Amino acid sequence: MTITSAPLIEVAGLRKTYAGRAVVDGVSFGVQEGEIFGVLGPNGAGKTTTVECVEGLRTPDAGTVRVAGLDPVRDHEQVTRILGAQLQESEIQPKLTVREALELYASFYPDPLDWRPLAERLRLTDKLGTRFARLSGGQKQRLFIALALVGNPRVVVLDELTTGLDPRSRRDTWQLIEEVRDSGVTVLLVTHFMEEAQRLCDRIAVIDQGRVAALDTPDGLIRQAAGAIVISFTPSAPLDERELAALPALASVAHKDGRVTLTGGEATVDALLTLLARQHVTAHQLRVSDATLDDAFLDLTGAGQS
Ligand SMILES: Nc1ncnc2c1ncn2[C@@H]1O[C@H](COP(=O)(O)OP(=O)(O)OP(=O)(O)O)[C@@H](O)[C@H]1O
Repeated sequence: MTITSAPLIEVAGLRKTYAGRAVVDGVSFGVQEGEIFGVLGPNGAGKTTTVECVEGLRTPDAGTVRVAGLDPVRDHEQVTRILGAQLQESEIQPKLTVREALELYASFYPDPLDWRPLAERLRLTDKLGTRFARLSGGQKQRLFIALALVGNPRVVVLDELTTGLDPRSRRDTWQLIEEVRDSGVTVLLVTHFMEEAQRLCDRIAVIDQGRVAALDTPDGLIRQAAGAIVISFTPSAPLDERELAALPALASVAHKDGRVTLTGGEATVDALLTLLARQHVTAHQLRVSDATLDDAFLDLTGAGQS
């Protein structure tokens, strides 16, 4: 993606402290109009605090946040007109029907979308008369997306959108988010699901302990990680540990149930094959695959080291 215009969301040197502890500590990133930008990180990394500062729900202790040039705290009214936030379950009256909720939230905005086609797109039409409390988890999530979009926002913030959904509903939701992006809405997505981030996001900021550990496209993050290739096999005879450890571009070695798993680069694969041939060892069930975002995440955040 070529970046030419000023970012729609700009976060610079953001800091937020609770009881003297900085939970967000100098976070900076820019979100371009029209992209799905992921904020990915382990539990407690500071993701929600960061996006709540973008939404104007929390006041930063230091740094600046701008949404279309506006300050989300000072210009809160204006920002809520261009930024759609995903509601929490507690914020919706359980007795409201889907139709009532859509009408109510549409009435808050000067230029709302027609909620009927929106409900249709989110497969809520046959649930319009159903009370919120009686919706399934997936239906509630779809309603949350509809309510975040009904104000016709330029940017939508979705936090842990697919947590608690079954795999089918999760995939349906991913497709929806892509449709939302394709309709021109910028998406700021908080997640701790790697597959979700890898599939959906144009770019990702990996947040770890309140800081940006890496910021790149999903493929770029994988390339940045030390072990871009994963090799696993069951050797016909034990291998010399020192020779394994000396393989070029090697990032890690693990042994489990007789299987050896290595991460590294192209040079690791070539040298391993030479080593196996020299030692007359056969590699049973040899699998060589590209690392996933999961592998890169563990490498970038150190979450895999214990
Ligand atoms: N209002 C608050 N008062 C005190 N501490 C808070 C408050 N809100 C968040 N924290 C702490 O700040 C840290 C970051 O929380 P935050 O919710 O931003 O993380 P997160 O990355 O979204 O985590 P998760 O994936 O678990 O939701 C956590 O240690 C949390 O306990």
